[in-house]
Amino acid sequence: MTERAIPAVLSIAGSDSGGGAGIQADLKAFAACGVHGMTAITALTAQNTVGVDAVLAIEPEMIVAQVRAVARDIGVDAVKIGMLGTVATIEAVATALDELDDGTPVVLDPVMVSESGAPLLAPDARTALVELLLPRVTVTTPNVPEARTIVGSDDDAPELARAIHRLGPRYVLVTGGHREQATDVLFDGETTTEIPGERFPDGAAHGSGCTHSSALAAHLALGLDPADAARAAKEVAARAVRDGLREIGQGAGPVDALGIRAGAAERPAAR
Ligand SMILES: Nc1ncnc2c1ncn2[C@@H]1O[C@H](COP(=O)(O)OP(=O)(O)OP(=O)(O)O)[C@@H](O)[C@H]1O
Ligand SMILES: Cc1ncc(COP(=O)(O)O)c(N)n1
Repeated sequence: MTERAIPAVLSIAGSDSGGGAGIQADLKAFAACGVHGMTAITALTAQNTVGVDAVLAIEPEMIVAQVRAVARDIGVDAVKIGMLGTVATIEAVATALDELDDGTPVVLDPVMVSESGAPLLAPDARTALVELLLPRVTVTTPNVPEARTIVGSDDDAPELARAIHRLGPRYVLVTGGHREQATDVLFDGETTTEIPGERFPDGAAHGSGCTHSSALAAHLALGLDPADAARAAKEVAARAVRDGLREIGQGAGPVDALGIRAGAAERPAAR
């Protein structure tokens, strides 16, 4: 929570050269939510809407340096964590989190596979993610396949949320993009809350999880409690999927959190 009118929110995540997911989606979501966005890049991906051609992990010291630089000068009102990739990156992020003020809300989106099917977390890094990061985050936002991988079961969202809560995060929010009704499920250790919303089957969903977890971190920084922040994030993500830019690329188009299409329609024709 912050006293300032415009909170500053940090994304620790990978870069998607196609502009659909990762830090590019995070910065758009932060802007859409009215907060200042900052970044600590964990990996560069050479990526488009159909696949990931190459991944370059950023040196652990450089990841910590990015976090220190923004924390020292600007301050961090909330953190969103996305693509991590390797054990060394996870260790660096754990070190960096230790240096932030106690009580800084942290949202962890346990990114494992891209919408186009490319692996974004090494199999041997799953244990590090569970042991080093899950116990220290405010909210984790797995989708159903990610939650099943973490738990090692085929259960549905409510059971998965309860099982992941036992691993240490204060809240678990299983996202519904892969469920029939697109309902998100929040568990706080006692109560399970369903967060329903219209499903948009014809939307474009590349970057939906990144947009959702960033909007959640933004609303925590704005002072909402986790349940209200989860409802606000669901609205931002669902709208971004509904308005998604299906015409961008040959694969799954990027979400549109900023109303780019609506803005383009209002602009006078350039020629
Ligand atoms: N087709 C859809 N219609 C409405 N809401 C959606 C749709 N797809 C995803 N959402 C919403 O977007 C948010 C992100 O959920 P999702 O489960 O897609 O995350 P994800 O699978 O991690 O995303 P990504 O594949 O981009 O990492 C959730 O709030 C979810 O309910
Ligand atoms: C750098 C980066 N971070 C996250 C995702 C996941 O997003 P999606 O599942 O929509 O492809 C991605 N593709 N690339």
